[in-house]
Amino acid sequence: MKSPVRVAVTGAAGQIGYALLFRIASGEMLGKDQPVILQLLDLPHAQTAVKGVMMELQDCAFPLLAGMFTTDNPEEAFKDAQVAILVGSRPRSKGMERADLLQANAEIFTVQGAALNKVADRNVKVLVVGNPANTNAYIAMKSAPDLPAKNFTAMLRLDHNRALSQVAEKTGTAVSDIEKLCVWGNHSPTMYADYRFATVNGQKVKDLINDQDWNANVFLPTVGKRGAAIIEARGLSSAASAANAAIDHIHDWWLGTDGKWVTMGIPSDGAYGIPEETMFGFPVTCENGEYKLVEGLEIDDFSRERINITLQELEEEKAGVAHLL
Ligand SMILES: NC(=O)c1ccc[n+]([C@@H]2O[C@H](COP(=O)([O-])OP(=O)(O)OC[C@H]3O[C@@H](n4cnc5c(N)ncnc54)[C@H](O)[C@@H]3O)[C@@H](O)[C@H]2O)c1
Ligand SMILES: O=C(O)C[C@H](O)C(=O)O
Repeated sequence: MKSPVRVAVTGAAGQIGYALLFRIASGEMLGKDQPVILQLLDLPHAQTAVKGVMMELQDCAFPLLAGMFTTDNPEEAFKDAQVAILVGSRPRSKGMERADLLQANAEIFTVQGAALNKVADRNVKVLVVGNPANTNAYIAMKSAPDLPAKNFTAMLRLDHNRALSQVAEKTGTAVSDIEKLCVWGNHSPTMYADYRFATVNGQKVKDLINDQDWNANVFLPTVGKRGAAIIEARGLSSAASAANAAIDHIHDWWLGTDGKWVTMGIPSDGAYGIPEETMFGFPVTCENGEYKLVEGLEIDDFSRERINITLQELEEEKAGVAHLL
């Protein structure tokens, strides 16, 4: 039996938390032979609700759930954590712009970054889900100077999965057969979902679609505005699909992708003209618990324009929180 992995999850009483915790405990994230200890964080007023979720987790009798606790203290929640999924923050509500969220949530991530810096396992894999996810991940990374910057990532996987499904529908193919798709930039409507390199059963997706008008005017807006469409329809932001993307992100980082491309928000090393440390969605592959940037892709004029738009938005978000760092 492997020794348990400590997984910290913040915002445990929230709707993503509810869709996430049971799947972590059942082994879908780190493998069906990997016990886990859940270290849950939420605000003081949410502790009773988290205890209710823990009662349900207990009632599932998951063989891999080796322990769990809840706390409102980040330094307790992140103690020795090997995986930290930072979900807890204020979600966007109907009519609210993401920029409005920036200030409200930025302070949370300075505190949590500092706590991770102090108490987490030195190899902790951090995934920021709470919006604005890229900038929150950047803030957490900058607030944790003693941890390697590469340990901090932002969730672009939901965008990646949304793009996969749209391409599969358009081409009449199975999502599982599509390879080499990626999403560049910010987890926001400015993201650039890119199928120029994608293949399906060896055929080029670009040739199968062969419709730049669909790309620019249907595909990109559909993927980019999907979060808002879900809020409009549900009255609440996406939760099950977001939890699923978080599972996918950590699963692949932990267990590898067998050479397949996935999208992760990672601190830039300067590649593709993205300034160093910018938390940016890039195509990566994962192996031996590390992600690796897919390098050397050609960036055409249309792509450069789209990448510049999403980069500019990230630079503005970064400038908006500079006084906190
Ligand atoms: N990156 C993505 O793809 C993606 C997708 C969907 C949602 N989101 C974001 O995820 C976040 C959570 O969404 P949700 O629907 O679960 O929201 P929710 O309101 O249902 O739950 C949020 C939880 O976080 C808790 N919380 C707030 N501040 C906290 C803090 N400082 N420490 C610990 N916990 C805290 C709240 O008490 C609540 O229980 C939102 O910011 C949302 O916009 C991101
Ligand atoms: O768009 C939002 O505010 C929610 C989330 O980030 C999403 O993409 O569904």
